[in-house]
Amino acid sequence: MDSVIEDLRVRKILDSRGNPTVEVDVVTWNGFGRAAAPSGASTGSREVVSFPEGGVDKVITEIEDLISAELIGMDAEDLADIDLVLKEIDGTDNLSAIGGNTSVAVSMAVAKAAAASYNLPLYRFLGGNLKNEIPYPLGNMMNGGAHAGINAPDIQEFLVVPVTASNITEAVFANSSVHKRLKELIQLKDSSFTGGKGDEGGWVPNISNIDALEIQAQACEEVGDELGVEIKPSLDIAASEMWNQNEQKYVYAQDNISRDTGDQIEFVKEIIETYGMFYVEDPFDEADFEGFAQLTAACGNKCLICGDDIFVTNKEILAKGIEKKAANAIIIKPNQIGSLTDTYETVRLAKENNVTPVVSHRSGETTDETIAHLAVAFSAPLIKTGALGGERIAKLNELIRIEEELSNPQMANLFK
Ligand SMILES: C=C(OP(=O)(O)O)C(=O)O
Ligand SMILES: [Mg+2]
Repeated sequence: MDSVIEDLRVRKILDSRGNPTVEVDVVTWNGFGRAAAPSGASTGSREVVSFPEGGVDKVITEIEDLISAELIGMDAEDLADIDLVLKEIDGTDNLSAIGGNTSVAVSMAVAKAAAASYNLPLYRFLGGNLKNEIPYPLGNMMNGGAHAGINAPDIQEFLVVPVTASNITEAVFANSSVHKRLKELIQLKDSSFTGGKGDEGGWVPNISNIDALEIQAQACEEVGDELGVEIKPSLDIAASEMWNQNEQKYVYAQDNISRDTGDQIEFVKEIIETYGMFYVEDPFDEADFEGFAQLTAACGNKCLICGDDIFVTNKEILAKGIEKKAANAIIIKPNQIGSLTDTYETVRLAKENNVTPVVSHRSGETTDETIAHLAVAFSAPLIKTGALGGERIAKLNELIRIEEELSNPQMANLFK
């Protein structure tokens, strides 16, 4: 009774790139939940479709009524049933009729309303009372590729993880210190640097990929020594964005270099070794399971090789990746798959197979903080949320609040 859905509203709001997205309110007899969907720029081709033809306006004018007609009267606690009803309303296999973003925002708002109906925070409603692990933040320091303008490095994300931080506050402030130090280091390399930032709040320098890797490592070391925390460099190469299908090469435009798959394997291996990379995401094109598998075989014992565009949070595609030993980590983005139930299924499969789940924001975000709760509920050891910017700190600051609420909080075990 407490969690029976009484009302559901969808509205058009701004995302961090100034594009429209959906925010959903769900009212139950004794609770309220609100959630908004993010959007990607370097999307995987097998993600569900974000919005139907007609975009957010069609969702507001037509689809909202279809969804509320079905969901009002259902119990928000029955998340799996509700996610199934959303799929039935849609009727396609890629959520293109109602939009994966519509579906995921409804799914998350329903979960939040169910949690609120019992006066529980979302992480506890989904994960249970004994959850006490806080994920480490993978903080975005410099942006390139599809998240930046011209002349930026081709590697999309230069990230850091404070792997020995003893709590989330220490961790997020370590990341922000590296971010500040990098601004100084970029200025030394590029006197024309104006302090411009990319979509995820990282700096956008006009320097080569190697120079960016060098100063990333330098900033980690200097700030780590000052703070007494080991800070490790990490990357999202987002290689699908660089892959030229005709030439069968990865094009590094900033460096004027093209690499075939063999060169790319050697290049990434060398980067992992030279800089002690903790984590490398999407080192190959989304179709190249073999390249992924070769790199994981060579470096998976010392580095997380993570699949984003290749797996798109999809359980079936992850199963193929597991069979081929393509990666030892997976990015978890709920809007790639369109519902919390499907997101959870993918996380479960990953964990059963020792593939580390990394809960992640998108490059186009809102101040919605849901993924902070999901990372705790799913016991994901890492969360990729950016380091700065209102829509990024919404998640980080929520983790600080969650840690404060837990009776025996611990940072996740990164080295399981
Ligand atoms: C966050 C990412 O970018 P986008 O949201 O543009 O896919 C990513 O590639 O990991
Ligand atoms: Mg990625």
